[in-house]
Amino acid sequence: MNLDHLNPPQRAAVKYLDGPCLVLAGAGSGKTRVITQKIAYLITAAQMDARNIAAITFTNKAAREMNERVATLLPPDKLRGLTVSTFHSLGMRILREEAKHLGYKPQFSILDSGDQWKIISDILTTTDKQLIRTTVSRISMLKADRVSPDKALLGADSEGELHLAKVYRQYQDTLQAYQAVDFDDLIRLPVDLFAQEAEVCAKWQQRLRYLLIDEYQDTNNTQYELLKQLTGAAGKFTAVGDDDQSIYAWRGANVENLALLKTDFPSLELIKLEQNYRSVARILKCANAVISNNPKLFEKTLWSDLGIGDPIQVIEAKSEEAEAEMVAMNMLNHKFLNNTKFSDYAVLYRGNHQARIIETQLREHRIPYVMAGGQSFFDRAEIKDVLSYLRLIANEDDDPAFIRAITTPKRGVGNVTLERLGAYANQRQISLFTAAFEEGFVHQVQPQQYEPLHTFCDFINRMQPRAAREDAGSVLAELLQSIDYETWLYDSDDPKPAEAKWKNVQDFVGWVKKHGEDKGKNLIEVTQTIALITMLEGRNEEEVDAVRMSTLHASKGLEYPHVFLIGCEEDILPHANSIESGMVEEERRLMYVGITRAQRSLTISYCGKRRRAGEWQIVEPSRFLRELPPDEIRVIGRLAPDKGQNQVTKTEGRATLAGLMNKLGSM
Ligand SMILES: Nc1ncnc2c1ncn2[C@@H]1O[C@H](COP(=O)(O)OP(=O)(O)OP(=O)(O)O)[C@@H](O)[C@H]1O
Ligand SMILES: [Mg+2]
Repeated sequence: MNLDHLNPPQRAAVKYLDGPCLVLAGAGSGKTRVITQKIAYLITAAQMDARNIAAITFTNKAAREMNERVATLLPPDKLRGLTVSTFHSLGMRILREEAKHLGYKPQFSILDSGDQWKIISDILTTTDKQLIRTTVSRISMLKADRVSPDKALLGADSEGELHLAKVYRQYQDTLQAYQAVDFDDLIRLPVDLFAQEAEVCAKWQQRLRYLLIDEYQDTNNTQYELLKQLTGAAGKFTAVGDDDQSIYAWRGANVENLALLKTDFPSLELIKLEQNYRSVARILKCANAVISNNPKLFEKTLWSDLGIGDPIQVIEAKSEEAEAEMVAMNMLNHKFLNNTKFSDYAVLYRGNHQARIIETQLREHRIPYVMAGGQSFFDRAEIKDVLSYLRLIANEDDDPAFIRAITTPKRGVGNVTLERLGAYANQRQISLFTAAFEEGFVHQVQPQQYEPLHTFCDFINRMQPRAAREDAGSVLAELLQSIDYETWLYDSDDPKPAEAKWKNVQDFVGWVKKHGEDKGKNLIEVTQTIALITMLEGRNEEEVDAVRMSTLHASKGLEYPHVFLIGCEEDILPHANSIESGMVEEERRLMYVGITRAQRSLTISYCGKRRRAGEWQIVEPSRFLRELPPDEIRVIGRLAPDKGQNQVTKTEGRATLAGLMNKLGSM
């Protein structure tokens, strides 16, 4: 196999097969490229069967991209059976196959965050958002650390911890009753299973003989455990990562896992990459300067020979509106001068709420855009309605899906009947669906009340075998017709939104059809996949010529020729919560991730003031801006307020840009 388009250390990493291998290197140094090339190398030079290779990426999008890249290296028949997936979809696959060992049906449901929220809210009997949010996240942390409810109960050494452990216990019982798992269980359950059943573990070790893991710095303890179980003593794996890009500590990721590899696998081969192939030198200098303010786990240097590039622009805007307008105008201007495409630009931000104003401005200027990590297609009410049917058909014990489906459209089942059903199911510890068929319940309601409920359950029963057998797209289309969802949409909304919603539903049907056909999945399998996609991100963003909008977190691993990094202010980046809890280093890594997404130009902006709760407040530029090397940046505005050192550099550059700045100044 031709390895010419790799540099010597990359080549060494690709060819190393004697044992565990870790590639530790900064952003844009070709770590992901090592993984794709190594997949091809394993299949061709090492003559491994693609079925025995699994590459793990951090997001579905990254998995898709990796699949595409590998497909350019090898013909399809060589790639048959190759696994390229996230930890979570690998976990889902293991669970589906091994469900019986864990007391689950293979058609288990995957709860979305809305369902999870509702369950916790019911257990706590509260609607206090803050309380629910912390509880959800503390349970998730426990799961990431493989603490079972029993262990949590035993280990609790304060009232608060005891209470949490009890809630955790109840939550887990509820999930089991619903035959549902949450996001964390997708990893935790396989790990528990492998720990208990050596044979099952051995079977999977046999199947997945070589693992490749991208973005290794963001694995949590459970994921690390799964890696160790799957590779076993042989330790046949290649992990690539960058400790400076560890940005998921809040979700339990543990950068220490990088260092642990050396302890757990003493024969670990460590390979470093130093040449960056992504960014011009100025961008790299800025990235290196910012991250040098963090303590180092590993010493790394990064250089590129792509030219020096233009100075990084650091722009102060008067307000959020002015910042958004600056982005739109600057982008149009730059595009006009450089004859670029819209898809060459990305706008990156710390939090999703920052996107709205940018969106408005982009629309106003007729700039097409696609959003990553924002409200997902699958989160729309109409899609969730349809999904509730699919979930229920896949798993009739999924109570949250039952409630949504039976009330959308309303089918004459009254609230009183539903409450009785709920109470009965609760008392008998069975699902709503099962309860609906029990004599004990049937006697409690009048025949005319029972009739519509019975019709509904019967309908679900009839759909079940078909969903497992027939083509996913046509079963879904027929289902929609049977429930007459279109009429219901038009009855319950104004024509315009109803029309848009129906269009979404049709798009959805098209997607299910295509996905089912491409992957040879039935409706039940497609449903499980969707649940997973919903949690990880959104639908595929199509390859359209549009500006990419993304949170910093969701931009990991990606690259864009021209980047606008907005809202670089104290309390946003670094985020106020992180400042408070002493997590500024993680925020600095986020800044580093943002800067290193840019290939050729980078514009960083912040607002001088911002509206908070209706009041204008003066805001401080981010501390990270003062860490940028002064020689490499062009500041328009102030960097250090009130200290007499305001750097206001006149734009010596393009007249149009200067004009724009004047305009901003007068807003
Ligand atoms: N040896 C090489 N020669 C030419 N281009 C390369 C080489 N290695 C990587 N590249 C290119 O450099 C860019 C960055 O590579 P890649 O995305 O693999 O880096 P990375 O280390 O995974 O970055 P990140 O840390 O952001 O995930 C890509 O466009 C890739 O195609
Ligand atoms: Mg990468």
